[in-house]
Formats: sequence, C-alpha cells, structure tokens
Amino acid sequence: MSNLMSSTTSKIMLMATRDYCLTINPSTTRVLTFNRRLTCSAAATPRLVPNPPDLIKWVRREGGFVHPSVRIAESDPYGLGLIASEEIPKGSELIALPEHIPLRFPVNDSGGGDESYSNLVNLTRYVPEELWAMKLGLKLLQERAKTGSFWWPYISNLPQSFTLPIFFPGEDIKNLQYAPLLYQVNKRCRFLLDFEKEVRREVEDVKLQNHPFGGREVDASSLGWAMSAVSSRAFRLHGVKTGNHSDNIPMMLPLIDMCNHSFTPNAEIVQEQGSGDPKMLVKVVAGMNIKERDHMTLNYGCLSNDFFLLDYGFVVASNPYDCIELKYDGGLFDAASMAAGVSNPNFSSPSSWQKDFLSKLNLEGEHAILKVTLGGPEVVEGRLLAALRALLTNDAESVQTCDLNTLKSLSVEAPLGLANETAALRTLIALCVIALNHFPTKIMEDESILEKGVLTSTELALKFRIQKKSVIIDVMRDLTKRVKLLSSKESLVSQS
Ligand SMILES: C[S@@+](CC[C@H](N)C(=O)[O-])C[C@H]1O[C@@H](n2cnc3c(N)ncnc32)[C@H](O)[C@@H]1O
Repeated sequence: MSNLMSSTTSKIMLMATRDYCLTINPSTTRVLTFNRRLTCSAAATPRLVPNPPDLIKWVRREGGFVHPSVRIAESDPYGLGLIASEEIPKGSELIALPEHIPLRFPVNDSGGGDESYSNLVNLTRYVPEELWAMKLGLKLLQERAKTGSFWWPYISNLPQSFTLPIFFPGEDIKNLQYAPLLYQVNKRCRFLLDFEKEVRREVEDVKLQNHPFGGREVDASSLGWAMSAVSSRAFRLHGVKTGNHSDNIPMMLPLIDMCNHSFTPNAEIVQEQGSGDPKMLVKVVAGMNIKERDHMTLNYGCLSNDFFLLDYGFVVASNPYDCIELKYDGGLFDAASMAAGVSNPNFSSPSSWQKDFLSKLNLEGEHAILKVTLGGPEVVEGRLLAALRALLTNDAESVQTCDLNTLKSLSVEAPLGLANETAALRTLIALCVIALNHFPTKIMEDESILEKGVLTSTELALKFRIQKKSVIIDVMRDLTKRVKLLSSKESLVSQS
C-alpha cells in the first residue's frame, strides 16, 4: 500500500508550485515613503499613526450614529474590536453610516473631472478582476497620500501592518505545506511586483498636480498594504438602486470594520435606502442581546481557511467550511482504489458511458474543472462522490436511471448497492491517507514547534497546516464510520 502511495503522492495536490517563494515582506524590501510618520504606537495592534483621531467622534461629527454603549477596545488576540459598555437589546441600531462615509472606488460622481483621479482609474486596467481589493486599494493609497483627505481620521486608524501570507518570509510561505495556497500567495506576490513596475511606468511623466499619489513613491509593499487593508476590511454591498438594478460594490466601512469575525455573530449589516431618497445608509444592528463587555461580531462569510488566511490573515480552528482540494486524476484514483482493496478499478480508462457521465459532472472534456474538494459541510464534493460511484460499477443502466443529485449525495446511502458504496468510500479513505502523507510533517510535530513559541507568520502557517490535516482526519473518521455501518448491514443481509 505505501509503495503505491508514494509513487502517486506527487499527483495529489491540485496545482504544482515552484520551489521558490516570492516575498514582499517590507522588512526585506523598500518601505513606502510617505511624509506622514509610519511609526508604531504602543498599542498591541499598531495603527498607522501613534495616536489616531477618535473614530467614534468622527463618525458622529459626520452625521453618522453610534450607539452610546459602543466602544473601541483591544480584543485580544484579534487586534481592536467593538465592545458593549452596557447591555444592548436585540434589534438595537449599533452604527449607522451616511452615504458619504464609506470609501468606495470608482466613486459615484466619477471624480469630478480630476486628472489624478482618471490616472488612478487608468491604473486599474492592470488589476485582474479577482484582485478587486487592489482596485479599491488604489483609492485607499491615494487618500492615504493626500494631505487633508476627508478619510484621514479613518485611514490613520488602520493597522500599520497585516498578517496576510504575502508578507510572510519565504520560509513561512513554504511552511504552509499546501500547494493550492502556496500557488495563490506566489501569484499575488508576483502580481504586486509586476504592478509596482506598471505603476512606476504610468506615473513617471505625470505632472505633480495630476499624480495619483501626490508625487509619493508607491512600491510592492505599499500596494500590498493597501490590498490587504481592503481584502481584510471591505464589505461587498449594494450600491444605490437605480430602477431594478443594484450592483455589488466593495466598500470600506469606517468603524463598522472594527467588528471581528464569528460564524455565530451577534450583529449584522443592514442597508437602507429611503423611498424618496436615493442615498444609501449602511447600518449595523444587534442580532441578539449583547451583554456588557461582549464583543460585537459580524460573519465575514462561510469561508475556508484558505480565504481567511489569504484575505484576512487569520486561521479559524475547527472551521466547518474548511476543506482540501484534490485533482481528479485517473491514475491517482486507480492507485487509491487498489490500495483500498478494490480489484481492477478503471478510473484511468473509463468506458464510453462512464466518460459521458464524467462529462456531465464536468470532470471530463476540454473545459473540465478537475478541482474537487473533501471536507466542509458536504464532506465529499458531490461531483467526486458521483464519479466514484459511477466508475466503480459496471451497471450503466442503474447509473443512467438514477437521479444525479442522488448520486452526488453522501446522505443517500448506497444508491448503487452496498458493495459499490463500500468501494467508493474505501477509495476516498485511501485518497485521504495519500493526501495526509503528502504533508512533510505530522500534527504532533507541528504542535511541538508551536509550543516553543515562534514568529506570528510561522504560527499562522503551522495553524493553517494543522487545520488542513485535521480536515482530512475528520473526513476519514466520518467515512470510516459509514463503512462500518455498511459492513454491519452487509453482514445482516448475508445472514438473512
Ligand atoms: C475587519 S478587521 C476587524 C478589526 C481589527 N481587529 C482591527 O484591529 O482593526 C479584520 C481583522 O481583524 C482580525 N480578526 C477579525 N476576526 C478575527 C478572528 N475571528 N480571529 C482572528 N483574527 C480576527 C484579523 O486581523 C482581520 O484581518
């Protein structure tokens, strides 16, 4: 079993990574040179300036509402957060921001013909759609560079640095031990290094008054700071509704973005547009009674740890939405199946009806999506389960007459018979063993490194890979239970 596995482990992860890591760690590259000081404050989460203006007062002064019992406080280990100084009843309005407070880009009034604004818009041409945070990040950098920016009271309260993996030293990017995330981190680092060059080229001959960043130098680390500030704090909300149309627009929501994340949040964001008034009000409302000293939390989304780490710089322990990615690969699946004791699996040479079925699942053909997942609420991605069930049977008719959703569902027990189900589940367990063996270290080793005390970036990388391994172990446990149940049913059937 182990020989078979070692010959196939290199195929397990979805995307190959190069064995080098790019890094834009500000300690090893140039740092943004703004004339505003970028020194640390004494607080646990240093902000852009040591004693930034009072954000709550600023929001109120600008016509916003902040509940009298809402305070900004250290929310260890999450940085700053919002805390209730007294009990707040369910349904209470906590914060309301009038339309001019959120920071968005492009702005509704197209910048009022300002050339520095159009130069900024011009730079967004280089930003791929998936990196939308960089587009809004450009606006944030522009405002950060502008003397007397309306948003300075907000921007000066932003963290000075972020714990996203694009800032990890190369060694800690490798320490993630998980190819799909390494690939994304390298891609983002490469983009930032290339984008730095494009920005330099675009602004070199621009007159000072039209310069998008007021003549200040912008490099990969400052671009990375802005992209991280946005990805870790912005919310995608509706813009102003025109007729029936309303877009999903990323916005930075001052003060609201001091709320930390929870999958069981006690607050929620609500958007309101008055009937005769096109202006949009963004509110946070208490979703339940909030006790004195409780932190106010929002749900950032039902995301895997890949997204939490990549975009927000943290890892959620026992995250029910965490999963691992595998590549649907005939050779690998044959090996796993044989390791699981299935005789003559034909994943690498499916019959023509099986190929048709794989095409239906989008696992075959020119535009096939071969990325499949284990873990998360589904435990086994439906497409993967249906493929295994169909490829481990010769009974074309049963597959063709069975409802596709049934074949994709793990809760529908043995739709193609007990033996077929056992073979499919055992193959999945063998795949889990291969995936687990692919990690160079064991959870216990990772935990003992953590106990010694390490850099924040190393800690995050270790926690991330521990969680990935735990996902695999949880899937194995779940599937093993199901196999046991099936074999007890099988023996009951054979006895009767
Ligand atoms: C929208 S901001 C929240 C305010 C932030 N704590 C601060 O100091 O400004 C999101 C950031 O808060 C931290 N954070 C929020 N929720 C967290 C959680 N559940 N676990 C760990 N860190 C969290 C992460 O650093 C994340 O990037």
